[in-house]
Amino acid sequence: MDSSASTILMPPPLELKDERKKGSVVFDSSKMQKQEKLPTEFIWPDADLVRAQQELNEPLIDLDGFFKGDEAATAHAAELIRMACLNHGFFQVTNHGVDLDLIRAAQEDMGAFFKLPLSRKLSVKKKPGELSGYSGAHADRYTSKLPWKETLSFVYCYDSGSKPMVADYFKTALGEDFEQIGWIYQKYCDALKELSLGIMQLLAISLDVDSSYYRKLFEDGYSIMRCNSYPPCKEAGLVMGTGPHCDPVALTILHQDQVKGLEVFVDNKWQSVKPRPGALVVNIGDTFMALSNGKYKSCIHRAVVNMDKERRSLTFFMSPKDDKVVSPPQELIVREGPRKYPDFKWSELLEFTQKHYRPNNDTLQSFVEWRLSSQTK
Ligand SMILES: C=C1C[C@]23C[C@H]1CC[C@H]2[C@]1(C)CCC[C@@](C)(C(=O)O)[C@H]1[C@@H]3C(=O)O
Ligand SMILES: O=C(O)CCC(=O)C(=O)O
Ligand SMILES: [Fe+2]
Repeated sequence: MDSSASTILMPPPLELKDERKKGSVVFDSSKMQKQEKLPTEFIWPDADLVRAQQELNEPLIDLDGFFKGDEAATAHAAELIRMACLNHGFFQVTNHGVDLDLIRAAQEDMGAFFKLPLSRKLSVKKKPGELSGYSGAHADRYTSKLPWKETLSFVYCYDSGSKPMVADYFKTALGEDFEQIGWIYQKYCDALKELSLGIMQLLAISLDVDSSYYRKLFEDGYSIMRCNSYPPCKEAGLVMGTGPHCDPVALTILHQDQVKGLEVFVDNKWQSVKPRPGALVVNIGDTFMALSNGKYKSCIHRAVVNMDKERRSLTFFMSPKDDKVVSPPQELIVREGPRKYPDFKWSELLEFTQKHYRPNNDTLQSFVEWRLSSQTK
């Protein structure tokens, strides 16, 4: 990522005024669960802790007909996507072309990493400004409202061709004993790439624009792939696994285990996303909201924690190449009216979320205003 933006000053996010130091908390999941007193850094404001009382009514979309080129099935899938994206941006897909045994292996193999001793996990600790590596509660990035989770992130480039960059990452970073697992995630990312590009075609069809417009934008893009582990917590009602936010990326494809936890804020209330074995949860992010000129909604969501059971999820965050300009198709502007957001490069929004602003429910608008103020200085 370009470091020049780091010279642009901006008012520090609230937590930076806090006298506590970043990195003063070590999230050792094996010990945290036994701890008598919950460190205050993990306690969230009451306003964030309201529980979900119902399930989201998102569509379950069968992609079989779309992948077989059936026009009626494609039109039906696009219509279901349109209705969901006009409302909350979440839907689930089946017959998505990703082998169910591969999904099961990818979901289960997370345990081999998260069960490692903390010292081994810290040996691949995510460095500031890098996208790959291990993070414990983002304790080196934030000083309050720490998420009750461990994550392992790695990058998958859509145009990496025959170079197995994910398998290489696992073998290089974690050694021979993770080589086989690395190939599971390599194959998983290969499959999710095809699915994500197919969904980009369906999104274009749903917006009645050139069906290849978005697909072309992402063919040389990349994904930030992330394994999430949310350890159980006795005070589950006071902590948050992943706080309320909109994903800054274009599209997120998530697989969750059978422990409920993903919730979406729709019609002024939190609604839980039902785990469906073999289905994949899809949501559009801020970058696609901009690509749809604000017609489709990137929606606030969060992950809550369970008192007794660990919850794990796999998130595939689809992004355009860093220097790609995020701009909606002209035919949408002509038809739907004035631009809602200025053109921007994905690398600028990513840098904003990594160096200057903690993603929340207003990240894109805050980014647009921050960039404008930086340019007028
Ligand atoms: C571009 C990204 C930043 C985050 C990972 C990807 C897409 C989702 C973002 C995130 C998960 C939104 C909630 C806050 C966050 C800090 C987290 O909890 O991990 C975000 C990710 C990040 O900045 O690492
Ligand atoms: O783990 C989950 O269910 C959701 C996590 C999430 O929203 C994210 O990492 O962006
Ligand atoms: Fe998210």
